[in-house]
Amino acid sequence: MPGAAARDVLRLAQPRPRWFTPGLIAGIGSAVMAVALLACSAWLITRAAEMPSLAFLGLAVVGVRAFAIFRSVLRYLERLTSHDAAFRQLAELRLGIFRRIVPVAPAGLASTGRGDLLTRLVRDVDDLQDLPLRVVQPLLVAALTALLSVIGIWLIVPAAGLTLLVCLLLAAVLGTILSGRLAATADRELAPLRGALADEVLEVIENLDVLTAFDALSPRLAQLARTDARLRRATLRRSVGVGVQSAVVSLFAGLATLGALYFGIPALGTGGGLLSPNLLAPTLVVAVLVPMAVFEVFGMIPLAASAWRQVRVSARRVADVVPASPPAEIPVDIENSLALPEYDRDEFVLELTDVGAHWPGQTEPGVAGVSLRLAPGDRVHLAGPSGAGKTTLAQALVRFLDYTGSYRLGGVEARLLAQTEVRRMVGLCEQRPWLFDDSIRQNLLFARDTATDAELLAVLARVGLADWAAQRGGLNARVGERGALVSGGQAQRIALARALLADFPVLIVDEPTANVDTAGADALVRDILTAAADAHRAVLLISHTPVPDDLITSRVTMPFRG
Ligand SMILES: Nc1ncnc2c1ncn2[C@@H]1O[C@H](COP(=O)(O)OP(=O)(O)OP(=O)(O)O)[C@@H](O)[C@H]1O
Repeated sequence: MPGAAARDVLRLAQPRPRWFTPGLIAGIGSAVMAVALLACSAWLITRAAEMPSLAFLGLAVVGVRAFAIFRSVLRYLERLTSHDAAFRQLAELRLGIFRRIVPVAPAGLASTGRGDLLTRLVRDVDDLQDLPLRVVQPLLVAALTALLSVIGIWLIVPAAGLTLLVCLLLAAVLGTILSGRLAATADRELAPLRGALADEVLEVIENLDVLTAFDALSPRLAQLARTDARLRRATLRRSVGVGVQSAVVSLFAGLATLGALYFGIPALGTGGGLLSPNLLAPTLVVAVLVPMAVFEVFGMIPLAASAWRQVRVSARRVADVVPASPPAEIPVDIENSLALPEYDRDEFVLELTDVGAHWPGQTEPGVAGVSLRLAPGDRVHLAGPSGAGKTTLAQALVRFLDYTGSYRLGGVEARLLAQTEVRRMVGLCEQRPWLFDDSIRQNLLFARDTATDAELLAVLARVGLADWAAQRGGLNARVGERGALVSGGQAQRIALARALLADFPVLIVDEPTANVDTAGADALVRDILTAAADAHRAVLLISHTPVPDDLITSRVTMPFRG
């Protein structure tokens, strides 16, 4: 059985009864019409062969037409309404999942590969729509149609009805067991293999330069080919399972037909069931042929078992990345979280006392025992050896990670404030700033969408990008995927420009010189501190690069943590 979190995802995937029931009713109606059409046609053809007066056949002729028309109309309605319900639910499911992801991201998602994460959120979530379409609805339609047909045949030739029942049960049980034996592992492997393949493809593409430089591309491509081959084999095994299921269903359809002949022929002219005490040839033909139509509908049951296995794995994979409640290390807004009371920007102070933070799943804290104070106009250089916890501290200050100790903003404890409120006050320029594959304009505008072009150009000039932007053709120049068309230093300057546009009272700049050479690093640090310096803003610069005294107001050095 799936765990509680996966069950929760499955509940989210099943459309509410109001949306689901019309499709179910139309599906049952369409399947019953298909069986009735075959029964009526069989009776009509056999009876017509006896050449009775046309008056005897009129009702059956009308019946054949009516059943054929209703079958098609109901089938159309079934498709329309059941898919509509599944798609509506899918939209809700995606929204529900994104709502759950938001509090966990970014720190809580760091341990899942990006390709796999994408596959889970796109492909696995898509697969969840199979729950109503390929599991719940087919099971209900097939079970009900089979039951009605068994009763119908039992009323014509009781022994044939019982044979049909036994054949249906055996087909369901054996088909499911056999396909389980052949394809259960493949059904369960498919989704994780798709995720692994996406992860590997993404990794090879993103790291092509490194892999080529170290002549390590061939082993990676070979690994990729192996994963691809495993995925192909799993898909093939699944198809074999489906094929065997169909064979089992066809076999029992034949046996049910033979059973109807075996029990029906001796009963001809004498003892039929309640419906036909005097069993005639046309009625017997109905009992003989109806199983064919029933098995066509019933063939969905073993397929539903296979779909269920896949849906279950997908639900588990989605649940793994979107826990119903985030891990303890990820902050959650408290009930009735506060908005910051009116504050005077000239007196807005950030104060840390003995602050620590953990990454999800880690027993040792990523940072511990930090105390510092940032007031407007302060420019503090935070230094410390690699691994001391500087980035971890920055993540805690913007509330991507929860903290221990005391972290006060404008005199209010940060955990009492809504996270959005904290992020309105404290901005972060990350070590690897995220640039969208769009124009410079769009990369700036999302920090303040009311900014005019003149304001955007002014802020670019402030961060030292005026000439570069002009050379590139102005604000419409593109920056490439994740900033592929700009240098590390330029990416940092664009990130700073948008932070300046957002005008945070407290700005944290994390290792801006990580991807810049020494000469460029000095200039970048100087430009950043000069551009960000403002009597109304506090700046915390995290940097390995030495910073001249005239650019900062104080220094904090974090100790080495072994
Ligand atoms: N996403 C993460 N998940 C788990 N642990 C992490 C994660 N990021 C950092 N850590 C751990 O937290 C500790 C502090 O790392 P952090 O990156 O904050 O150090 P840092 O001082 O910023 O180092 P550097 O100067 O090299 O950037 C390290 O032990 C690191 O392994």
